[in-house]
Amino acid sequence: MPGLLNFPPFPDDVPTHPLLVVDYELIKKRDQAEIDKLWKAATELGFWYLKNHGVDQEADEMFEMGAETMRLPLEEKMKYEQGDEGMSFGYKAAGANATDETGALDTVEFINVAKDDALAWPNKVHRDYPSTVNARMENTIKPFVQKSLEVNYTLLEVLGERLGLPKGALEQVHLLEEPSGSETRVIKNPPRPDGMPEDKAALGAHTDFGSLALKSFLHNRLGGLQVMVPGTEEWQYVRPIPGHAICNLGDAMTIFSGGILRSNLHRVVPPPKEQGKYERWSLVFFTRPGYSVVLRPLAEQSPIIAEAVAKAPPGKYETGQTSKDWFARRIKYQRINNRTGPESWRASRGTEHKPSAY
Ligand SMILES: O=C(O)CCC(=O)C(=O)O
Ligand SMILES: [Fe+2]
Repeated sequence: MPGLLNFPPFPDDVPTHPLLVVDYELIKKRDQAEIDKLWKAATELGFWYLKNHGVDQEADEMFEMGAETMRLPLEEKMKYEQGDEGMSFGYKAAGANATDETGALDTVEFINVAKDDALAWPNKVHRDYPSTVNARMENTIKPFVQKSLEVNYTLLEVLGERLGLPKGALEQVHLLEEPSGSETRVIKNPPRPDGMPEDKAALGAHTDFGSLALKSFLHNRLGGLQVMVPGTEEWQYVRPIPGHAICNLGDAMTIFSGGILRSNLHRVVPPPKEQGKYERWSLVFFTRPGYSVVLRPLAEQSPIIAEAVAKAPPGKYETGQTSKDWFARRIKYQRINNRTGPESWRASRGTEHKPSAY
């Protein structure tokens, strides 16, 4: 059960990349220096810590929901599996996804709950969920989703302004009422078995599909998230810091901004050193664009984005896909059941530019 264990500290002798710390309270007050810091983080690495976000209580309850769900018999969980057609909502068993083009299997299991199902509860928008999810939909999941959305929309508004977009432009492509791939996820990774390499991918290298993800780790004690810093070839851990969520931008924001904002490659490995003996739990809220939104730069609405697009190779950020199709494609082709060869992995890729990813 998460929370009851006294974990060993995150080790000091593993490669670790410091992230900028953004204070959400200051962002809400539109503090200029804090916005400058957010902008630097969003354009250079696309990852930052967020403190004073105010979702700790809701996050703890979400971890309880996740633990209750993972304790269900596998057979019961499998009734709510994502399926092979590119739907993300529902349960994903360990080993259902590839982690690279050789078809190595992932070790994480997770439960994804659509923001639309949580907000519409007890009505259904996308699908049914296990009893443990239903039981907490009203009092745990909905409040967590609402608070996460508030934080994410605030960050989007601030980034939109800096991108030179008219007020509400980013909100328009993330309309609360429009069905979307926005979802919350609780992830469990088992302790690292003896003999498993420390760098075995539990969740393969990827860029996030949507716009913004708010990550939060159990008690912020166990590491395992790694980033590939631009210009380097080595994976580096992101150190968990108590009370600090980790935010990162997804592909949609890179595309909307004509490449100004960064969606960085990351992955999950077992927690390092002694921490590897423990289960790792993580919690994410993903904000994604409305299903009907075509993923392309918002250049007509911002001279800053128009200038970035003019400097990029022609058509680079014209995906020709709606957010719904982009998202379904990426989910579908990482499923091991859909794998025909390395081309399947490549078909699941996004804006990442690692040569090995293509
Ligand atoms: O568990 C984590 O730290 C990150 C998970 C992640 O990157 C994802 O689910 O997209
Ligand atoms: Fe991710």
